[in-house]
Amino acid sequence: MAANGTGLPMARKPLAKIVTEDKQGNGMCHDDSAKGVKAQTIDELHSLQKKRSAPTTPLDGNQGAFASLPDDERRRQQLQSISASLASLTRGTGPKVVRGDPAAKSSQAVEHVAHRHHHHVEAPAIRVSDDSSLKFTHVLYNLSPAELYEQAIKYEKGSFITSSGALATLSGAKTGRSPRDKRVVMDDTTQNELWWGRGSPNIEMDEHTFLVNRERAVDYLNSLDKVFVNDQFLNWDPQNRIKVRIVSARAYHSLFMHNMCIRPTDEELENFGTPDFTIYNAGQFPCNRYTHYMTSSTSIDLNLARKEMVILGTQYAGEMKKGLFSVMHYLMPKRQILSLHSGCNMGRDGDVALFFGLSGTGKTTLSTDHNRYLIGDDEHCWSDYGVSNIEGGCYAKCIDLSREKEPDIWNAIKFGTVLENVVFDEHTREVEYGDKSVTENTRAAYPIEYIPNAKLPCIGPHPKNVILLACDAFGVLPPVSKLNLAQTMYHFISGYTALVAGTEDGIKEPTATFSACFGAAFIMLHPTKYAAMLAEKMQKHGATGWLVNTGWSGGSYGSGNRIKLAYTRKIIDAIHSGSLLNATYEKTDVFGLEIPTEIEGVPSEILRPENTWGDKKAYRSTLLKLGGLFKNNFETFTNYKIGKDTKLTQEILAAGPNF
Ligand SMILES: Nc1ncnc2c1ncn2[C@@H]1O[C@H](COP(=O)(O)OP(=O)(O)OP(=O)(O)O)[C@@H](O)[C@H]1O
Ligand SMILES: O=C([O-])CC(=O)C(=O)O
Ligand SMILES: [Ca+2]
Ligand SMILES: [Mn+2]
Repeated sequence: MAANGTGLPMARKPLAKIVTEDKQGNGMCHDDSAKGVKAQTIDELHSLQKKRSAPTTPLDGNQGAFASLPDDERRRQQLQSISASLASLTRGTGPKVVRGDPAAKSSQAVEHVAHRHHHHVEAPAIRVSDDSSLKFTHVLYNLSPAELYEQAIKYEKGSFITSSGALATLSGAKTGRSPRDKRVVMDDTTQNELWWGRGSPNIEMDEHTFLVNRERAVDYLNSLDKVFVNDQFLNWDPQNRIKVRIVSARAYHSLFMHNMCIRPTDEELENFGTPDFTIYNAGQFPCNRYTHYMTSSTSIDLNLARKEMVILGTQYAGEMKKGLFSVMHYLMPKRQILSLHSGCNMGRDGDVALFFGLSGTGKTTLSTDHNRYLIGDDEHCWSDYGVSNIEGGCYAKCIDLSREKEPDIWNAIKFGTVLENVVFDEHTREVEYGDKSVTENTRAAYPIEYIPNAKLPCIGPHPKNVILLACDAFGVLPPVSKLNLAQTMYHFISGYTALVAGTEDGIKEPTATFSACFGAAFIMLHPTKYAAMLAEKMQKHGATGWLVNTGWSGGSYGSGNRIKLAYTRKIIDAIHSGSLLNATYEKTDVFGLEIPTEIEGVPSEILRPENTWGDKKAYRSTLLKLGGLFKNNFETFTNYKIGKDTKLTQEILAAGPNF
C-alpha cells in the first residue's frame, strides 16, 4: 500500500541544509573517524555485521540418526532429504538443492554457495528434456522470524511491519478455508477406514489424480529460485510426536507454520531425519480444472498412504494447519488417542478444562484466560496419560479485537506474529481491528510462548470439565447448562453453532450449522468413533459436561445481542471453580437442559433465555424451530451404535430435544 498509489513516496519539501562550523581543534564537529573500521571494503564491512550462528549443540555420539556425523556430512544428508522430498516422480530425481538465499552476496552467502560445488545433490544421469536438471533450487531452511520478515518485506507484496512489530500479510483471493475443494485419496485401506459419503468432509480422489496434482505442485516449486522448508513437530506428547516438513514458496507460509507447529531445538533439528508427513504448498499456482475431480482452481489433496498433502490455488495458511489436524484425526485414534477440536487450559490446582466449539465460538478467546495456564487454543489429544497440545502456537480471530477485553491476545501481537488480512493506518501502521475491508476473518498466528501464562510443555492431566461452546444465532439456548453424559454426547455429535462469517469461504452471515464433533471438516473417521472415545474417557475420569451459548440473547441474530464476553467469562469462572456444580438447577422444556438460577457476576434474568425475549410467542416458535433442526440433523446418526454399550446409545438418542 504505497502512500500515494504510485509505489513512490510522496514528494516532500527538501529539508534545510545543516551547516556545521569548522573551527579546527574546537571539537565542534567531533566524530570518531580517526578510529576507523577494520573493513577495507563495503562488502567486508557488511560481513562484520553478521556473525556466523554458533555451531549447534555438542555431540556425544548417541543422539540419533545423524548424531555422529561431521557437520558437513550432516548438512549434505539434510539437503539430500530435501531434494528427495522435492523429487519429481516422472523424472525420478530430485532437484539440485543448495542452502541459502540466492540474492545474498555477503561473505556468509559465499560460504553457502561453496556448498554448491562440493555438496550439491547430484542429479542422476537420466535424460530429461527440460532445464530443470541444470538449475539449482535454493532452500531457505527453518529460517528465523527475523529472516522471514526480511524475505516477506523484500519479495511479497502486501507485507508490512505494524506499529506493534507484527508482520501484516495478505493471503490473496482466499481469506478462509475451502472445504469443498478438499480431496482425500481413496485406496483399499482408506475406503474401509474413513468416513465417506453424506456429511463427510472426505471427498474422494484417486491415487493417480493425486500424483498429477503433486507433480504440478513440485514442478511449480522447483521452477522457483528458492523454496522455504520448515522441519517441525506436532504434538507435545513425546511418545506420539509427529515430524512434519512444509515446503512452501512464501515467507508468510513459512513464518505461519514456524509459529503454529512445535519448533525444534537445534539438537532436535540435527537429528530430524526423514519427516513423517510432508506438505507441498504451491498455493500461488492453480490446479488444472481439466484434471479429474477438480471443480475449481483450488485443490487441497491428502494422501495418507504417501503421507503427503498438496495445496494448489489457495494461499490461505489455515489450510496447512487444518490439513495437518486432519492427519492427526487419522493417526491418533489408531493409537487409542482421541484428537479434539478444542481449546484447553488448566487452573493453579491442576484442574483441566476442554473448550469444544466450531470456528468463532470462543475456543481461543476463552481458553486464553489470565487466571489460568494455557495448554492450547485449538487442537489437542487426550491419551491414557492426559491431554497434550498438537500445536506450538495459537490462531486467534482478531476482528474487533480490543486490548481491554482480550489483553493477552492483544499483547501477543508483536514481533514474530503473523497478522493476516488486517487493515492498518498507512503511516502509523496502527492496526484498525474493526475494519473488515479485506475480510471478516482477520487472524493472528503467534507462538504459544507469547501468552504469558502458557503451560510449557503444553501437556496436562485428565480434564475435569468439558465445555461445549455454541454460538446460537437463534438466541434460544441458555448461556450455560449442565449436561449429563448422554446429553454431552448428543451435543458433541450434533456440533451445533451459528457459523460466524468468513472462516469458511463464502459464508457472509451467521447461519445455523451442525458439524459433527465440533469439527466435521477435519475428522477422518465416522463421528461415532470419536464420540465413543470421548464418552469412555469422560466416564473413566469423571469429567462434567457443560453447554455454553456464546451467541445471542434477547432475540435472534438481528434483533437480540451477542452475550457479553464479560458474562461468559464469569460463567466459565464458575465452572472452573466448581461453584456451578453446587448451584440450584431448573430443567427447561424442549431441550431438557439443566440451567442454574444464579451465577456470581451474571444478571440472573439472562440465565433463562425466555426472560430476555420481549415476544414470548416468537421465543417459543424459535425454540421449536431450532429443536426441529437438531432432530433432523440427528437422524443420520440414529442407526449407529456408540461404543460397546447399547444402553448409552439409547440414552444419547433420548438426550435431544423432546416435543
Ligand atoms: N460471549 C462471547 N464469548 C466468546 N467469544 C465472544 C463473545 N462475544 C464475542 N466474542 C468474540 O467471538 C470471537 C471468538 O473467536 P475465537 O477466536 O475464540 O474462535 P475459535 O473458537 O477459537 O475459532 P477457530 O477454531 O476458528 O479458531 C472473538 O472474536 C471474540 O471476541
Ligand atoms: O481453520 C481455520 O482457518 C481457522 C480455524 O481454526 C477453524 O476454522 O477452526
Ligand atoms: Ca481459534
Ligand atoms: Mn479451529
